[in-house]
Amino acid sequence: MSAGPVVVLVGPMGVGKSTVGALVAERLGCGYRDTDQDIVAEQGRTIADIFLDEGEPVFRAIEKRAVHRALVGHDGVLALGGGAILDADTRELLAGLPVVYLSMDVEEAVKRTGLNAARPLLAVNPRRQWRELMEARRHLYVEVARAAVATDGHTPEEVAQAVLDALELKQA
Ligand SMILES: Nc1ncnc2c1ncn2[C@@H]1O[C@H](COP(=O)(O)OP(=O)(O)O)[C@@H](O)[C@H]1O
Ligand SMILES: O=C(O)C1=C[C@@H](OP(=O)(O)O)[C@@H](O)[C@H](O)C1
Ligand SMILES: [Mg+2]
Repeated sequence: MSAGPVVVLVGPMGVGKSTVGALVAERLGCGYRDTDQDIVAEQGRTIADIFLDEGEPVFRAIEKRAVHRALVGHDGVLALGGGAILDADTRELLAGLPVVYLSMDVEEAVKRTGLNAARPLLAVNPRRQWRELMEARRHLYVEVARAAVATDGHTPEEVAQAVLDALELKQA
């Protein structure tokens, strides 16, 4: 049991949660954890394989358990998968935590994720898929987050600094 993560990053696929999360942890001198990595380690297969073998609802159930474990057991920086906030219980657990929403526009999203088969939800027509996902999710990211950081045109290092500034955290 811990006091909870010092930073939780949410936002759409490819926005840089995993990249920026590791940088923020380095700057704070604390641990970094990524729920997608926890799932891959626990399941011994890739996220894409879980989607293919068992479908999205099974993935979401596995993800929910992984997120809840990390929220109570990790006190460093935590990056969530882009769809974790779809679950109402998860959103409730995030209330009051230092959650930052990383955002970007659709063109930046396609640049960062375009041809990447590791994200099964964007495998076909990524631009349209991404727009639809954002229509369904944007308000949920805003709802759970204490602050939002736009990442378009910014390096991961700049985004990491903006996350620290948004939460008024000091570099170690
Ligand atoms: N600020 C940024 N500018 C440009 N590319 C970035 C930025 N942040 C991340 N990337 C790149 O975008 C891709 C997705 O990043 P990742 O951290 O895996 O995103 P997420 O965990 O949100 O899906 C990676 O190739 C990463 O190197
Ligand atoms: O947005 C989503 O529904 C997903 C985001 C992915 O994580 P990233 O946001 O780290 O790419 C991964 O959990 C899975 O492919 C589903
Ligand atoms: Mg990630």
